Amino acid sequence: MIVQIDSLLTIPGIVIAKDTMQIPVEKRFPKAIIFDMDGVLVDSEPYHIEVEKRMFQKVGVDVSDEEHASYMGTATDVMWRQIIEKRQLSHDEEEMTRLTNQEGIPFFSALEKLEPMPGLRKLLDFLENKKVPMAVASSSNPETVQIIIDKLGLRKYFRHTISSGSVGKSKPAPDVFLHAAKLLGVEPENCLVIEDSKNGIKAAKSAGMFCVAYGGASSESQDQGEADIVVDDFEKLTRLLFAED
Ligand SMILES: O=P(O)(O)OC[C@H]1O[C@@H](O)[C@H](O)[C@@H](O)[C@@H]1O
Repeated sequence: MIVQIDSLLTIPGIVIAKDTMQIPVEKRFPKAIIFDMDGVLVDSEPYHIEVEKRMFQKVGVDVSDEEHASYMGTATDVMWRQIIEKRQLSHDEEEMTRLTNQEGIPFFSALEKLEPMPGLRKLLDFLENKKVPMAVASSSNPETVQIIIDKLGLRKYFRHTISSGSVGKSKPAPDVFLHAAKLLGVEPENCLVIEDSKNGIKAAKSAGMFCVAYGGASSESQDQGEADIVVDDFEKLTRLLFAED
């Protein structure tokens, strides 16, 4: 089911229709919220794309933007497995993953500071005040997750910051979300996930969780149709999550 929030159908200068949908009452006031990292906490997908493009160039594989976008939200080893299989290359998946991390980790470490997505800190403060337990569940490797969370200055909000690399299969498999729910001590059906990628949304839905798709900065290439609701503004999401009516 997909619900567009406050979508304005317009012809230049004239609003034709305004469609404001709500989060179903039973899904408001969630018992726990699990955040995806890249593309939700921070607009970092362009950095991953840059690092991966450098790698494609180094090893001489031609990956179209469309194919590249299909790997968004999944772990680096899963991306390489698919690239290698598709082209029947002799490259070693583990070695390619190691080299990509070797390129990526110093790249992320060298970034001066990262800015959280607009309105995110307000949402996190609000959730913290309401004592809603929060975790991060990412397909990025464990070291990159820690680097990014620290550079964002958001560590204090999250009880757990989890990389799928340390818990089982990567998104689109549900493992990382189920693991996060377990750590938070909340049943999957009572967890709400905020995701941006098609692979991440699939993972959240396979975990049996309510999924909010964040239509933020770098999500244009992603089909978010499997999400329960699409929101492009965290302030709006705060209002919708805690609406009393
Ligand atoms: O699950 P997250 O936080 O969106 O992480 C996604 C990213 O994880 C990385 O490891 C991939 O190489 C990226 O291409 C991918 O988009």
